[in-house]
Amino acid sequence: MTLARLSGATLGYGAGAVLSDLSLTLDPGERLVLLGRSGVGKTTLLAHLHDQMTGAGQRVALVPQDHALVPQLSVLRNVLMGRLDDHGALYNLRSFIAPRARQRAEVTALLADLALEGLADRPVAALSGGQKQRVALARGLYRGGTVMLGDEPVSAVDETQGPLLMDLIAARFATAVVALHDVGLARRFGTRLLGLRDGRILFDAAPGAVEDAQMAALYAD
Ligand SMILES: Nc1ncnc2c1ncn2[C@@H]1O[C@H](COP(=O)(O)OP(=O)(O)OP(=O)(O)O)[C@@H](O)[C@H]1O
Repeated sequence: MTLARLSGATLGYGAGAVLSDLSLTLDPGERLVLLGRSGVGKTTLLAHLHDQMTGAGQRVALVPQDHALVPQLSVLRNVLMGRLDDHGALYNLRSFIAPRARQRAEVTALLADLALEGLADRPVAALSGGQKQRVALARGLYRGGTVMLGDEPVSAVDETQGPLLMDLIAARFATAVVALHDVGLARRFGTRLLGLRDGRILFDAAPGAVEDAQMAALYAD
């Protein structure tokens, strides 16, 4: 069963096209990495895939580029937001006032996986950039689902942590679509690399089939 399909699609804002004549499918088990220069349309494509899959009833875990965290609230409460839409307003209100022991235990285990142990009760505003990014990732992992959509989900962490976090995503989600700027990480994580340039697909192939020259052409001036 195909999870998402675009067939000659044009994506953009208002009258302006960002990506044109876009055709691709996403199948279960694929780890698709979106590559291309800043502003080429990676976020635009992720947003479209998100709308298409959630519209079809798929459960999608989204890790947006700007993290979309609530700075005044604790790490624990931000992570719990990953499952807000699983419950009614009263349940959520109670969780926010006094998180349940089971919720705290689940989130504490997740935070340990992300090297965030001991930070559950700290306001997000008092975290470093890399810590905030890992909280956004924790919220996505806590949500779970058929597919993870990540917009530069490890851009603010160091180069040792980045691959470990991508391994965690691969272990928890059968399918993922992730925008990355680190080509080495993309080759390591992806089962398929989608290179976007000048509003179109430059390549869409397994990492082993994408030559260094093609990769260089993706970013060349
Ligand atoms: N809400 C919006 N309204 C109008 N134009 C937008 C909007 N969001 C993005 N754009 C434009 O669409 C183009 C693609 O943006 P997008 O964020 O998808 O690129 P990106 O590849 O994700 O970039 P980056 O790597 O810098 O995150 C850019 O020219 C951007 O200015």
